[in-house]
Amino acid sequence: MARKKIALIGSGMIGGTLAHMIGLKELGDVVLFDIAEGIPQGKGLDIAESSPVDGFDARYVGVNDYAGIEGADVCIVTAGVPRKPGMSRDDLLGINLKVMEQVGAGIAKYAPNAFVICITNPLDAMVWALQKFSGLPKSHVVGMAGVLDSARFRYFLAEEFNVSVEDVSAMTLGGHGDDMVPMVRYSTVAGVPLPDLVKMGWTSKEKLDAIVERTRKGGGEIVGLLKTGSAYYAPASSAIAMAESYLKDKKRVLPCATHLNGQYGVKDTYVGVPVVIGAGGVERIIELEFNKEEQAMFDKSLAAVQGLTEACTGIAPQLAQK
Ligand SMILES: NC(=O)c1ccc[n+]([C@@H]2O[C@H](COP(=O)([O-])OP(=O)(O)OC[C@H]3O[C@@H](n4cnc5c(N)ncnc54)[C@H](O)[C@@H]3O)[C@@H](O)[C@H]2O)c1
Ligand SMILES: O=C(O)C[C@H](O)C(=O)O
Repeated sequence: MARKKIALIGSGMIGGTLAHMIGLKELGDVVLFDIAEGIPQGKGLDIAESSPVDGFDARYVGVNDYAGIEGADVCIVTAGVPRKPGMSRDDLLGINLKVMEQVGAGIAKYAPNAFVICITNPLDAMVWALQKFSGLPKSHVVGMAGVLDSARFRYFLAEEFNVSVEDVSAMTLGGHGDDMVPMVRYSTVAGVPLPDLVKMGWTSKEKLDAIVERTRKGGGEIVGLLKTGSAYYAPASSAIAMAESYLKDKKRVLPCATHLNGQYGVKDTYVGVPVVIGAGGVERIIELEFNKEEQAMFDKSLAAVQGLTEACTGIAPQLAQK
């Protein structure tokens, strides 16, 4: 069977990490694309030169022309700019929206059958715009955020309980902003929900609230430490989990920014909910029943996302027609 072709649109910190992980996991051949000349070529060659040491077979090509992504099976989009300390993700909207227009046109022309994973921030608005600019089916354009936010939640919980991260399952829904919705009721250690663990004395309500807050601000915590940009190892791992589920038809259930049109009572908006990802792209959207408090948090997060998509339409009025 021929290897799959994976195009990385943006070859910065996340793009380079993705390229390395794809080789190590032998998921396919890699095309690195960027507007910066030499970066995708240099990163591609550097990683290819590591392949004899690590023992993986994958072809690496670096390009500055969208023609290079022709026929890609998967496109992972990180093109644009990250935030720096003092900025919110929303401050990136104007600049990254223009980038999404170019990326959407490039994917539409050269990789219209691809499964597209957008990572660029502000995530929910950017994936919404990218789907419209590209015209690709909504089942084949998703945003990565929930897997990352849930991974942070899982990591903090595993630390608190002093148990393996593997036995902690957690879910974070809504938009990828500080109003995201970590779902305490649906998060468990070996199947035991967090509220039960509080009753069992494993932790206190106050400590759990602090973990939820830390999860919500997890991106900003890393930005504050790095100072030059934002997280890239965990974001790359998270996008790889989504790409792998598509490429191997694993049908994993993952929280992803997905196009909702009726589900959760939401119209034409991308926001994080649990979905099944398989060979058909987003194959099923899981509609959870929220309690009153969860519904209020989801509505708040949704309103923030919809404010951003409205801002996109203000900048690019053609988005309203698509
Ligand atoms: N969704 C998430 O959970 C999540 C997590 C981390 C980062 N992010 C976002 O991902 C994006 C990338 O982060 P990064 O750390 O890799 O940034 P980076 O600056 O290291 O890389 C971005 C790359 O995009 C390239 N680029 C800029 N404009 C372009 C264009 N018009 N066409 C093609 N390439 C272009 C740049 O040359 C650069 O190499 C940022 O917007 C960041 O906020 C999102
Ligand atoms: O916080 C950021 O700006 C990057 C990303 O969205 C993250 O959550 O790490």
